[in-house]
Amino acid sequence: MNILDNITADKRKEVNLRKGLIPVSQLEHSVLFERDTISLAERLKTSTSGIIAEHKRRSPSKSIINNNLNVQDVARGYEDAGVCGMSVLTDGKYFGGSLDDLLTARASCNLPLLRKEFIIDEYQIIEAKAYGADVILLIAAILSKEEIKQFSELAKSLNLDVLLEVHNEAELQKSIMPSLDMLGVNNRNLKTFEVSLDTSKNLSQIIPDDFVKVSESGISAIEPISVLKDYGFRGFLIGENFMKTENPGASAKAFIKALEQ
Ligand SMILES: O=P(O)(O)OC[C@@H](O)[C@@H](O)c1c[nH]c2ccccc12
Repeated sequence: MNILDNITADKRKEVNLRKGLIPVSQLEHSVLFERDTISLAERLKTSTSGIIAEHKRRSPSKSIINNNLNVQDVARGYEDAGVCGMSVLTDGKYFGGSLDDLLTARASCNLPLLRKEFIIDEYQIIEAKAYGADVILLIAAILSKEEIKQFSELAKSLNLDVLLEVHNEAELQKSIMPSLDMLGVNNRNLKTFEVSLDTSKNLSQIIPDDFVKVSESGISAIEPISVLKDYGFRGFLIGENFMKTENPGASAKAFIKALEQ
């Protein structure tokens, strides 16, 4: 078993528990409001920086990144920095996040919010909507082609955008379908935690141009971003590089300023 198998096994148990506590019918009632803002994909297309900034307390590869921050300050800081969107980890066991974090982020800023989660069940997509997300992540490494289709179509019917994450060519080939909005290449192998920006460069050539391309993980400097832009990437998902500092918003602001110079 690799870590991804452990995470998805835990996730199935967790989702079944939560389904018992809050039935879908009740979740659907708690959908707060329909938001009428520019989508993350649209923002990435017109932005010069293309930064999606993440709230991440810890990770299986790095253990604790930052435990001393509150989500409200981070969300406000990211918004003030001029990021295109915010990603909020909602997994508790491996990343120290929660659905409450998503709700707090929703109440604190107007940015498009990505629910960063290991989605293996439709229930989690309805939850994402109920807790204020605008975008869901689907990870090709843990889903079949049929699940990707079913989950992305459900998301679209709920007015949620879909970021589909791949790490290799086989995952990409099985995933290409019209119900996706953005294609993310994870530079980190979720099974070994190895990071290489070459993953983005190599896969970019075979991602059809009609998808907004996002490069995810391991980005900590501005130079690689200009290279990745030449490969067609419009979005850059950054977590640790901001979260490891005392003030992630200020770090994101300085980073974006440097990028735009
Ligand atoms: O902290 P980094 O290296 O900047 O990475 C952010 C983000 O890409 C990473 O957290 C991530 C990408 N895909 C995921 C899937 C699940 C959990 C986490 C992730």
